[in-house]
Amino acid sequence: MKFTVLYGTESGNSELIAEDLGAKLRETELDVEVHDLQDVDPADLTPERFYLVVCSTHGDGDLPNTAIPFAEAFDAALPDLTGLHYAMFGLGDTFYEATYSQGSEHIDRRFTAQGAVRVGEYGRHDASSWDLGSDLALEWLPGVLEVASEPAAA
Ligand SMILES: Cc1cc2nc3c(=O)[nH]c(=O)nc-3n(C[C@H](O)[C@H](O)[C@H](O)COP(=O)(O)O)c2cc1C
Repeated sequence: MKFTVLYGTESGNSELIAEDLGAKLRETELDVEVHDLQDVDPADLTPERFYLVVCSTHGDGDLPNTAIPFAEAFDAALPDLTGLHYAMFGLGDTFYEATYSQGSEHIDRRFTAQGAVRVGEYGRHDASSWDLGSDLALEWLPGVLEVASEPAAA
């Protein structure tokens, strides 16, 4: 399987987590890419790859800076994502009670609306917790890989 880890960030936490996920995947997988969402053309998304999306929340439940150009390009292109499978890991802070971790959900809604299928648990990291984001993401990864390798998601 080919993997792409995508991240949307404002202060770098999602990037660190994405790089750690990429490094873990490279221990067993040959084709692993890690990209900032701002460098990704939505038209290039392909069902041939499995995507892991790591995205934080900023403003008032909004997308972080680097995910905004991607979302705008996505809305303009509305790519057909039929057959594409992905997993989602959202970052937020329960201090922002009403908008907790909603940034990633803006990407999630767009992917599912275009026919992509999310697999595995929806991962989340709360900046108000004592947990390290990468620890949680690396605990979350095996469950995702298990579902991703099932024939329906392959
Ligand atoms: C100005 C600001 C606004 C934020 N707004 C929200 C929010 O509305 N909801 C939320 O769950 N987290 C919010 N957060 C928390 C971030 O999502 C959290 O700190 C995350 O780890 C940042 O990840 P990043 O470095 O990848 O951007 C906000 C953080 C900042 C600094």
